[in-house]
Amino acid sequence: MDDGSDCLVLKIILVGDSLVGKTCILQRYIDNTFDHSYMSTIGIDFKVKTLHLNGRFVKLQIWDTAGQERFHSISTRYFRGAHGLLIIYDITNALSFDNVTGWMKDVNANAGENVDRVILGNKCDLEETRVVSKERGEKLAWECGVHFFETSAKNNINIEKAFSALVEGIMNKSSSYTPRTDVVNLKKSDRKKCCNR
Ligand SMILES: Nc1nc2c(ncn2[C@@H]2O[C@H](COP(=O)(O)OP(=O)(O)OP(=O)(O)O)[C@@H](O)[C@H]2O)c(=O)[nH]1
Repeated sequence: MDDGSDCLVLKIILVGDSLVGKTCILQRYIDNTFDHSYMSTIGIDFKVKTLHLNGRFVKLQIWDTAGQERFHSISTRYFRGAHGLLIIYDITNALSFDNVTGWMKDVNANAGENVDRVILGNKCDLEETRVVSKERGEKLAWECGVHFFETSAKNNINIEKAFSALVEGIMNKSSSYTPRTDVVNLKKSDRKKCCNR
């Protein structure tokens, strides 16, 4: 086991509108750094992080997609084969929150309805300019049947927790890990139709 031969690879994808903080969240998680300057992601990028969980190595291949509309078809193409997605909005940008539903639909269409996902309301350090309440985020996540965290890549709030919740959700579906098609359905009875979960 310790020689890495039993290493599991999980494909994780960060999605959401442009400027919500996807690259910064990834940078915080991987390098524990934060950069104030903005450089738009062109197409797609990925980083790798290896965890040791319950006696086995888990390699996270984390894809940072471009939020700009012109890269939309490139980004969604990478959803295929994903084990989990972080769907991110910015608490100071109402449109980025409204667009979470659209991202959910894209995930359903390209990665499947049973793929694990967590919703993140990023930039929670910017309380003075908040326009999306925490309750709205929690309600949407509840309706979609997914975990929810408010995060700050800047102040390192809930970043580690968010990734842990996603990975645990994926791993808990089967102790030995099964392909996506074998993963059990979540209860969907009272979930909103748009989320299809
Ligand atoms: N205050 C604050 N600013 C943040 C936070 N996360 C990101 N930012 C800032 O928001 C801007 C956009 O961040 P990015 O991580 O590049 O956004 P993105 O979602 O990857 O953008 P695209 O590449 O266009 O899809 C940058 O100026 C960051 O410094 C945060 O938690 N708090």
